[in-house]
Amino acid sequence: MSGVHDCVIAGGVEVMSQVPIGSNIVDGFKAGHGMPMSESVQEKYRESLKQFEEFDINPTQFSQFGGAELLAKKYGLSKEDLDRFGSTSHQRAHAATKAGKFQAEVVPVPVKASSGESTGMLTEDEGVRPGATYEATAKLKPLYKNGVISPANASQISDGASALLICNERGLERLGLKPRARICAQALAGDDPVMMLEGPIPASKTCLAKAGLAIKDIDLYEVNEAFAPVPLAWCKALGADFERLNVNGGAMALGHPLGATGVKLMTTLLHELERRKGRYWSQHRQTNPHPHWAVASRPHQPTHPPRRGVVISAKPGGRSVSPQSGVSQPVGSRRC
Ligand SMILES: CC(=O)SCCNC(=O)CCNC(=O)[C@H](O)C(C)(C)COP(=O)(O)OP(=O)(O)OC[C@H]1O[C@@H](n2cnc3c(N)ncnc32)[C@H](O)[C@@H]1OP(=O)(O)O
Repeated sequence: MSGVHDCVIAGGVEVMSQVPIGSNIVDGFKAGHGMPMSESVQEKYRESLKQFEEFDINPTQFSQFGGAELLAKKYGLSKEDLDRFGSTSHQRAHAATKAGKFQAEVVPVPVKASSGESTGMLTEDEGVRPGATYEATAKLKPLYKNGVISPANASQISDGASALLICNERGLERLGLKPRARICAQALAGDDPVMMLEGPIPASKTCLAKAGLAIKDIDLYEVNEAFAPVPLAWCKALGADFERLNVNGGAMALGHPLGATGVKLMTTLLHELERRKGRYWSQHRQTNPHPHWAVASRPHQPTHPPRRGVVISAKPGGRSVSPQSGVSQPVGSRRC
C-alpha cells in the first residue's frame, strides 16, 4: 500500500492451461524483442551457470528446474526426501479436503463443457491424489540426468484465482470492517539468480528480525512448494519444525497458479491458525523474477471468512526460464 492507498484488493488470476509460464518470453522473442538473459548477463554468471552441466541442463539458461536441482544438492536433499515430502503434501491436502477444511475459503466455480453445456459446480481443488504413496512417487524418474526433481516433487500446472482485502486503520474505519489479521512485518530479498530458489531464506530471516520474532514463536508457516527442495531447504536453514510446515498440503498437491498462490497461501494459513487458536504465522514464496517475499502476521477478531477460488489442475504447456533480481530491505526491529 506504500502509504498511498487505504484499501487494496490483492489477488490474481492464472490460467496456466491457456497461458503457460514463460509465454511472455516466448512471444516477446518471436516478436523480435530478444531474450531476457542477455549475453552480458550470461557472461556475468558464466562460471556459476556451469553447475547445470552436471544435470545436462542448457548452461546458457537460468532455469527454475535447474535452480531446484542446485538447491537440493546444496542442502543434501535426496530424491527420497523430496518424494516423501511430495506424497505427504498429497496426504495432507486430501485429509484437509475430506475434513471440509477448505470449504469456508473456497468459492465454487461453475463448470461448462467445451460444448457450452453446464456440468455443475466445481467445489474442490482438482490436483489432489487421494491415494498418493511414497512408493508410487518414488517410481517416477527424475526429469534430468543425475537429478532428483520429478513431476511428483514439483508443483502442478494449474488454473486458479484468489483475492484478499488489505486495509490500513483509516480504510477499515471507512468500510466499517473488523479485520481478521494484522500484518506484523514484511521483507523482500534478492538472492543468487542462478540458484534462484533460495531467496525465501534471507527474506524470512529479515522478516523475523523486523517483527522481533524467532522461528520458535511462529505457530504455522507456509513455504510455497514450487519444488519440494524450496520448503525443505528453508526448514533446514531456519531450524523450523516440519510439523508446522504446509500442514494442509501445498502446491505439489493443490497446484501453483502463479499469480493466485500468495493469497491462497495466506487464506489457508489464516483459517488454520484460527482453528488452532495460534498466534503467529509466516508465509514465504519465491517470486521470480521479482524479489523473494516473506510476511509474518497474527490473527485479529474474525468477521467474514476470506475466500478463494478452487485450484484447477491443467496440463502444462511450457517450461519457465526466469531471472531473478531484487534488493534486501534494511532490517528494523519491532515486536508485533
Ligand atoms: C516462481 C515459482 O513459483 S517457480 C515454480 C513455477 N512452476 C513451475 O515451474 C511448474 C513446475 N511443474 C511442471 O512444469 C510440470 O508439472 C512437470 C514438468 C514437473 C510435470 O509435467 P507432466 O509430465 O505433464 O506432469 P503429469 O501430471 O502428466 O505427471 C507425469 C506422470 O507422473 C505421474 N504423477 C505425477 N504426480 C504423481 C504422484 N504424486 N504420484 C504418482 N504419480 C504421479 C502422472 O500420473 C503422470 O503419469 P503418466 O505419464 O503415466 O500419466
